[in-house]
Formats: sequence, C-alpha cells, structure tokens
Amino acid sequence: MMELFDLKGKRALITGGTHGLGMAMAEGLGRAGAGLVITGTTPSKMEKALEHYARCGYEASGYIFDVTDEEEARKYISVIEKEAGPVDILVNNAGIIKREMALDMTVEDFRRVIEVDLVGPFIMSRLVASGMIERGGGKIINICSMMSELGRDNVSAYAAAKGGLKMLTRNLATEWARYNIQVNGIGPGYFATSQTAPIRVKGNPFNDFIVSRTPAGRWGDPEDLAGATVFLASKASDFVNGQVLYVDGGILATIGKPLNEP
Ligand SMILES: NC(=O)c1ccc[n+]([C@@H]2O[C@H](COP(=O)([O-])OP(=O)(O)OC[C@H]3O[C@@H](n4cnc5c(N)ncnc54)[C@H](O)[C@@H]3O)[C@@H](O)[C@H]2O)c1
Ligand SMILES: O=C(O)[C@H](O)[C@@H](O)[C@H](O)[C@H](O)CO
Repeated sequence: MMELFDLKGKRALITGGTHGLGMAMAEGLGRAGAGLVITGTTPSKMEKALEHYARCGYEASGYIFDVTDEEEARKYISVIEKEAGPVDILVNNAGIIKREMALDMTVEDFRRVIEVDLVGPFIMSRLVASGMIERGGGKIINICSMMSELGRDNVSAYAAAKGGLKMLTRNLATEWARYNIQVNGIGPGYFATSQTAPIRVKGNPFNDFIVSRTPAGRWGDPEDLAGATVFLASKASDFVNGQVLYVDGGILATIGKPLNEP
C-alpha cells in the first residue's frame, strides 16, 4: 500500500524552498524519499536551508534565480538537470503578495505580482515539462490560495494571479495529460509563515478573524501541507489531473458564523 506514496528514486524541484511553505513541502517530499532541488532568491537563506536539509538526512541542492526571468530559468534548469539529474516533480511555490487597495495599487506592483505568481509558474512548468515529456511523464503542483476562489480587501493582484494559476493548472492538465504529466494545485488556507507575519500580529483584528473564520480554529502549520504534496507528487494521484486540493482547515466549506456565536 505505502508504495503508492513512495518517492524513492524521484527528484523534486521546489521553487522558493528555503523557508516557509516551500520548505515544509520539500521536507514532506524528502521524507517520502525524493531527492530535493530547491530554488531561492537569498544566498544566506539558501545556505541555512541546505544545512537544515542535510541535518534531516535529505539529499538536497540549491540554486538562486528569479523564476520570472525566462532565459535565466532556462539556463538553470539545464544546469540542474546536468548536476542534480532529471526533474520528476515540480512544485511552483515561489510567490509574493502586495497588500494595497486596488485604487491605491500601482500598475507596476500589480504587474509584478502577476509576473511572479502566474507567469513564473508558466515559465517553470514549460521548461521542466519538456524533459518530463521525453522521459514519459511527471508531476507539477501549483501553489494556489484561498484567493484562487475568494476576494478580500487589499489583494486584487494576488487574487487575480492565484485565480489565474488555478485556471493555468486546469489548462496545462488538459494539454499535458497526453504526455502522462499530471498538473494539480494545492490551495493552502491561512498558514503561519513570513508572508502572513504582517497580518498575524496579536491585536490585529485580522488575526482573530482568520482563527474564527477557519472551522479548525487555528492558523495552518506549514507541516499540514506535507500529506497533500506527497499525494499529488506520487503514483497515488496518477489519475488525478487539473484539481486544486484545498488544505484550509475548512474555510471554503463554510460561510462562517455570527460574531456573537461561541
Ligand atoms: N502563507 C500562507 O498562508 C499562504 C497561503 C496560501 C498560499 N500561499 C502561497 O504559498 C507560497 C509560499 O508562501 P510562503 O507563505 O511560504 O511565503 P514566503 O514569502 O515565506 O516565501 C516565498 C518564497 O518565494 C520565493 N520567491 C519570491 N519571489 C521569487 C522570484 N521572483 N523568483 C524566485 N523565487 C521567488 C522567495 O524566495 C521565498 O522562498 C506562495 O506562492 C504563497 O502565495 C501562502
Ligand atoms: O493577505 C492575505 O489574505 C494573505 O496573505 C493570503 O492571501 C494568504 O497568504 C493565502 O494566500 C490565503 O490562502
């Protein structure tokens, strides 16, 4: 039974894997036996992350590049495939957010979020897919969001990008199923990471709102994502394609409850 989830002999490339959700998903894949290739943007964080992966006993290598720069990404994918080996699993995790009301957000900021959160996965998926096609298949996992389904104040660019990423997932699944590539998404709810640190402070009403809006009654722990990641990276999901698996403590299942209800 467990061989369905066994990733021994597989190699996973996780963008933005130096900390946060990317690191937690990489650790899950490592625990299931996959070799890890992580990308990042900050050399000091990369150094710390590689030490951490080595301490945990995972085979891991790291590369610093910007996923929005197609030429740079192409160069690095070919270096990665030569140095580390072919990529069987791609996790498009790198992402940014800008919190500003639409009327105040600059077009430049809007474009940058779309570039990193939507164009980046498009660039990375195509570059990695060509090798997957030659080798007979692969797995691509796009990290979506509650904002793939819902709006809220301040996050128009992010919601547009993550909603787009959900549809990119479905479209690539459609085009690449014929090559035995499964393209799926994970939609994390609200998780405690550096991205949410500014809204997770005690006393900020948004902090209490998230806890009360989440049926599980808490922020997600990055480790909560490991199981979904291993599932979508493994043989167990070979006939699952174009889906977004929401790991959200139940947020999308409910309309919420009145403030005065316990
Ligand atoms: N934290 C949450 O609650 C939450 C919920 C849903 C979805 N997400 C998504 O999960 C992913 C990871 O989030 P996190 O909370 O760990 O965020 P984070 O800010 O801690 O990490 C983001 C990572 O993306 C990398 N990155 C950013 N821009 C890049 C670029 N141009 N090129 C290459 N790498 C780049 C960073 O180096 C970093 O490693 C993001 O896509 C985020 O939108 C987060
Ligand atoms: O300001 C926000 O609403 C949050 O930062 C997010 O958008 C979350 O990080 C996440 O993506 C929800 O799933």
